[in-house]
Amino acid sequence: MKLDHIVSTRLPTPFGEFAIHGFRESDSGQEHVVLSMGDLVGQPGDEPPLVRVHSECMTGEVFGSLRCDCRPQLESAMKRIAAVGRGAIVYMRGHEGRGIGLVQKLRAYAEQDAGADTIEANAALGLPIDARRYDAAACMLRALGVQRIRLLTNNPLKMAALAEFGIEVVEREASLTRPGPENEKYLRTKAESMGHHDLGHLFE
Ligand SMILES: Nc1nc2c(ncn2[C@@H]2O[C@H](COP(=O)(O)OP(=O)(O)OP(=O)(O)O)[C@@H](O)[C@H]2O)c(=O)[nH]1
Ligand SMILES: [Zn+2]
Repeated sequence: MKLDHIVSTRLPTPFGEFAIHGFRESDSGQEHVVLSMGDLVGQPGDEPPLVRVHSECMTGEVFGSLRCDCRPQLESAMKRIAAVGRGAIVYMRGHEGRGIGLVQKLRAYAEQDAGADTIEANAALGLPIDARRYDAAACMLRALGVQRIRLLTNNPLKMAALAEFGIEVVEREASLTRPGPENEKYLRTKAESMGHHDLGHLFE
């Protein structure tokens, strides 16, 4: 995987001022961004930075869809990083719909409205349950001088994938949001069929 770091500039947000770093994959031309706050490299003895590797979700993040919890997860990660003054959001474009793409995700939503759960919907369309790759995420972190992280996630596959590409996840911190009537089945499927950590507690 070859990926170029094209630019870094300021990104003021309601949660504080981040730096935003623009990257482009050489082969595919796929672009990604990393938001960072504080000194990611740190001093010897500093604890590793808090990192969220976040998959793009237009419906949730742009339009506020209640079918998932991507926007609250993203905002919560930005707030947590701002609160400690140090960390990064690695924002993965091309991960939309767990890698099947935006319009295929909308087709999966239509299947879900006909009764399927998240997994069954993809299967009914002949699509993979999760096609995301994390090599670009690992490359971007390394380009910013980050080798060891505390990862904000409930997804065990994401931790393993980053480790496989050379990023040491020294600790996992849960990324939990309050379930609502529209995303309860989606969160339950992650807890019960996809092995995501901690989500089960939301339904106790
Ligand atoms: N195929 C499909 N993708 C979905 C659906 N709902 C949300 N997504 C996508 O799922 C991605 C978010 O991934 P999740 O599996 O929810 O969470 P995760 O990133 O694996 O795990 P966490 O780090 O714990 O949040 C986004 O790209 C969404 O577009 C759905 O019903 N079907
Ligand atoms: Zn979403």
